[in-house]
Amino acid sequence: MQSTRIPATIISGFLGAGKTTLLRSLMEKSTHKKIAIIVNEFGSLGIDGDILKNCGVPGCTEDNIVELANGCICCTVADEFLPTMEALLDRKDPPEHIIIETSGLALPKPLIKAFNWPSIKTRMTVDGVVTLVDSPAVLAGRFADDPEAVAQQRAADPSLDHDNPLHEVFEDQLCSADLIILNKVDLITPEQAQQLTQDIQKEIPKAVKIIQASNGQVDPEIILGINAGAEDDLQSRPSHHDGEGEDHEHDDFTSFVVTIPTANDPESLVQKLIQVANTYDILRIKGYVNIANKPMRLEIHGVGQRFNYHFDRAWRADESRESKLIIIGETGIDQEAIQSSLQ
Ligand SMILES: Nc1nc2c(ncn2[C@@H]2O[C@H](COP(=O)(O)OP(=O)(O)OP(=O)(O)O)[C@@H](O)[C@H]2O)c(=O)[nH]1
Repeated sequence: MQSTRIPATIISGFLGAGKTTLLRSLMEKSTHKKIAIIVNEFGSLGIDGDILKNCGVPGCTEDNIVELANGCICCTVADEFLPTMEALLDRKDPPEHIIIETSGLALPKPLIKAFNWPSIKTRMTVDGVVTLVDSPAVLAGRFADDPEAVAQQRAADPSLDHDNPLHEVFEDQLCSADLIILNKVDLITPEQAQQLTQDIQKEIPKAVKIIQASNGQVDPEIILGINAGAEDDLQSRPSHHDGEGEDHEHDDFTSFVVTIPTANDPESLVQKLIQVANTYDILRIKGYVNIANKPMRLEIHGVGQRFNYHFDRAWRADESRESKLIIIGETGIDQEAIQSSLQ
């Protein structure tokens, strides 16, 4: 019998891998489907939802985009995720497809498991988990497990916890995938892309298609309609966090918001941000900034030390032109020093 369950696609990938960019491009290209989007972000500013709502694509309306901002989706399943899904399903005119953009730190497996909850199991299915890879960041060794460093730490203090949280999140996201997209291939060579494909194939337990993309430009037909039924296939998706129960914490990572003064120009601000990101090993910076004498607000993205920016829209008369950046890093990052060096 043909399944009448509504398919849901989970978009996973580390901080800044290009999930929102992919989603926007998908929405631009797949006008024929009634798609609802769930956006979950690590941090309290809700920038991804804002970007999508302002992107001008016909399907990206306030109605179709639901933001889940209170913590990582994989930890708030019962309180937030399930009620949101039920509300979508109960709409008079329910969506034909749901796309969930998880936070860059989310582990996909607890979310896939949530689709087995009785309240939605008969009504929805996970069509596919699509994991984006920040190709240049991986090649730069951002997620590498450094066996030498671990051995040295062990020798110095065997009682310490030697996990590499970046590596674990990265591997969990790869191992949950039904499709892997090597994104940002515009920033690497074809040989590097080929090498990366081979390296990733070795890292994952099953054969998964790995494709390449720049700026999330992928045909929606490849991403939507995978028909994986991932919630019935959990055993093939091993996780570093198997056996921890539903309630693991993201205490390896932290986020905070910094309000900075109006900047004179984008270039000098970005130079300063690069320097701060470098000094304090910041994983992700994003936000909106007021530039002196400009009617438009500046949207800024930093992933590691790579920054992009553009003026996204005019400041509205009813909003204060505050410059706010969300900063995400590993726990222990020096918040005070970052705050003061950005003033
Ligand atoms: N050069 C290049 N930049 C890209 C590509 N895809 C995304 N970016 C840029 O990378 C930055 C992060 O992209 P996002 O789409 O916001 O990434 P994300 O995964 O949604 O980020 P988080 O939600 O913070 O985890 C932005 O400045 C994008 O313009 C790509 O293929 N090539």
